Amino acid sequence: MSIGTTATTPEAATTSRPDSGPGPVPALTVENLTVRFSGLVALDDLSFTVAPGTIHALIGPNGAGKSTCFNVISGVYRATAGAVRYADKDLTRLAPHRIAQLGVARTFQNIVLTHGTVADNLMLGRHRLTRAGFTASALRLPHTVREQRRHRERAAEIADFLGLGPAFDKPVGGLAYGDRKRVEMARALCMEPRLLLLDEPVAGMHPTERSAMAETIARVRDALNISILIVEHDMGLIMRIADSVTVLDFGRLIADGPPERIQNDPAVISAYLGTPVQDTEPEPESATATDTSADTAEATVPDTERDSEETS
Ligand SMILES: Nc1ncnc2c1ncn2[C@@H]1O[C@H](COP(=O)(O)OP(=O)(O)OP(=O)(O)O)[C@@H](O)[C@H]1O
Repeated sequence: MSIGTTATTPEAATTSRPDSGPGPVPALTVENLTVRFSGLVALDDLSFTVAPGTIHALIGPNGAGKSTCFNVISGVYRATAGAVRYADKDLTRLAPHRIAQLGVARTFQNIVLTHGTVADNLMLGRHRLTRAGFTASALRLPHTVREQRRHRERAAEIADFLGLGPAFDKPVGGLAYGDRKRVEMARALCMEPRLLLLDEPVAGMHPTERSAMAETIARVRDALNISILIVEHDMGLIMRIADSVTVLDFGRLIADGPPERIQNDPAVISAYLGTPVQDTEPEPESATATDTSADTAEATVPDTERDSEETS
């Protein structure tokens, strides 16, 4: 099915993206970004650009600075120097909620949703698009009821697109691990982003789930024509779906370009990959839907542990 770039009805379209504005998807430009934590330089004069409508991967060994970069882009960390330009704004000067209003949504590395139904979690993503105030909602005035219904319809549409339709009214706690990660992505998509930041979206999934998620991420880019910046250790997946790759080591950029070039770059092989990347498209295998053991797909570079209910 298609989820298009606007909400289901003309009325709903007027409630989408209040600040992020119409028109083309903006580029995201990271300019000479430096982040220091006391004596430690987590990002060192980093520059790269996420072109509109592309999947751009940010990769590198543990501690290279990938999450720090995400945290600066989403306003969680302050930059020591440099800028992040998006939609004519310097994001390093904005609070997280203002960045979200510009159409930037993110998922978190170690989050595993456990509370509420899928619908409840997706409606949280619709929150910033809701116009009705607390009193009108409490009184269930007709226009707020209509607005809630529209948001629920849109959330259901996004759930369907991510293969979560049958689970829409089910508790997330009862879903397989891979589906819970999908709910987290669906929640971010419910914000109607124009830039989606995915922090290790397949960490802890088994090969079949990884493959399905890779396909979903590519479909999201193609159906919504949004930009996606992804941090992921599964190199097979990155090489399959990324349009462009930026490689960090000790906070510094060591390579930037299309995946074919990156996987043969001697500096990247030496710092991170070790050996040229194999495609990890899995053979049909017998893992069950609830098998959540961190797999050892060949080209998966050592990963962080999966935690529950935490963000990094
Ligand atoms: N809030 C913080 N305070 C102090 N040091 C930090 C903080 N956040 C990150 N760091 C340090 O900055 C460096 C980069 O960490 P970061 O988490 O960005 O790396 P990463 O590439 O995302 O690693 P991983 O792949 O393990 O998630 C590390 O040395 C880390 O210990």
